[in-house]
Amino acid sequence: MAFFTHHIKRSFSSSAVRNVVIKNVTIIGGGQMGAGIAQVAASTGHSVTLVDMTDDILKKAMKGIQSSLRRVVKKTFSGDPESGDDFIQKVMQNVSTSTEPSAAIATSDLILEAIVENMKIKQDLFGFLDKMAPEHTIFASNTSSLPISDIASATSRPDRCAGLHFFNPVPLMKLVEVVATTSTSPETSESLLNFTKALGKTPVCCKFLNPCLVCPGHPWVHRHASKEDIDTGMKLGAGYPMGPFELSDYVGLDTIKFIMDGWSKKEPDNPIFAPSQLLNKLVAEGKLGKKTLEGFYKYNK
Ligand SMILES: CC(=O)CC(=O)SCCNC(=O)CCNC(=O)[C@H](O)C(C)(C)COP(=O)(O)OP(=O)(O)OC[C@H]1O[C@@H](n2cnc3c(N)ncnc32)[C@H](O)[C@@H]1OP(=O)(O)O
Ligand SMILES: NC(=O)C1=CN([C@@H]2O[C@H](COP(=O)(O)OP(=O)(O)OC[C@H]3O[C@@H](n4cnc5c(N)ncnc54)[C@H](O)[C@@H]3O)[C@@H](O)[C@H]2O)C=CC1
Repeated sequence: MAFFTHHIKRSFSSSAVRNVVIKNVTIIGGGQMGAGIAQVAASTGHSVTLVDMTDDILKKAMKGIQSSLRRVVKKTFSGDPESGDDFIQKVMQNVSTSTEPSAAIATSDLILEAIVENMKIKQDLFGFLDKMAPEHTIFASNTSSLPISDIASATSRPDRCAGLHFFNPVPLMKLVEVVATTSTSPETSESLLNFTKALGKTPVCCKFLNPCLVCPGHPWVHRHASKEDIDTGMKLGAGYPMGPFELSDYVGLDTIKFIMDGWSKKEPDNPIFAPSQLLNKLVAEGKLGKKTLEGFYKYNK
């Protein structure tokens, strides 16, 4: 990506920084999570720059934000469609996009990454951004499963790094996990808690991310029932809004595989994290769930 080669060198001390009121936000990664977070931040009056590798990806992200906003205003402005349209227009004006984010980074209070679930790529990104961002800028990761302290170790500002874990779909899910490491300063945690509340979300503080998904592609799961019956059972019998197969397709099977592989590496003897041949096969075939219109299930456009 172009901006990786475009270093602006600055040297900053890593002295403690006081509370940051987060107004300007750069979100790296305009996939389903990055676009959702951008939408919510822009809807609550923040100035957002959404960054990804190509203009085409960013165009798709903006289209997704607009159609999600339409679904939101149908409820919040029901009976007053004109005000709904005004709201959408204002929100869209709060979001700009870029494949070359140096300028946005230079004025960011918060940089939040929502890129691929891969430690090396996230570390490279944070190491790169660390050289460009102002001293007060907080770095946050939306990682589902990777240790924040390892990602933060690529920077000179571990006190200003934390996890900010949103749930999918971001516009609807109320919960955000604010993940502090042993190096995260109380000021950073507080700034992120305040930011999360300003988004209209409910934050919970945690030291580690909660493993929230167990792969449903396991042979032992299939031995007991079909995927359709398991999904129906979990919805009607356990009150889940989606069954585990539907939810995995919704999250993205590539992301689920990244998470599972990470846990399996950490706990190789734990049978829950043993590799799933079915999951691996689907990912190898490019069947990544809803986003590719096929995963455990098939979807219409
Ligand atoms: C992997 C990780 O690290 C962490 C994670 O995120 S794990 C995943 C966590 N997420 C979940 O568990 C989601 C579970 N699923 C659900 O809550 C629900 O199925 C769902 C909200 C996604 C969809 O609800 P549904 O009733 O099945 O479908 P649907 O009728 O399409 O949507 C319900 C409403 O939400 C709205 N909606 C759905 N997605 C939306 C979006 N992206 N933006 C705006 N509105 C949306 C719809 O417009 C619809 O509104 P109305 O009630 O006015 O019609
Ligand atoms: N999908 C989900 O339900 C959830 C995912 N997450 C986490 O959020 C992160 C993103 O997940 P998704 O949005 O689902 O992924 P996604 O695949 O939809 O989007 C990722 C985006 O990042 C871009 N990208 C990759 N490397 C990049 C780089 N170096 N610089 C700029 N952009 C880059 C890709 O082009 C893509 O558009 C992952 O860490 C994932 O674990 C967290 C909560 C829920």
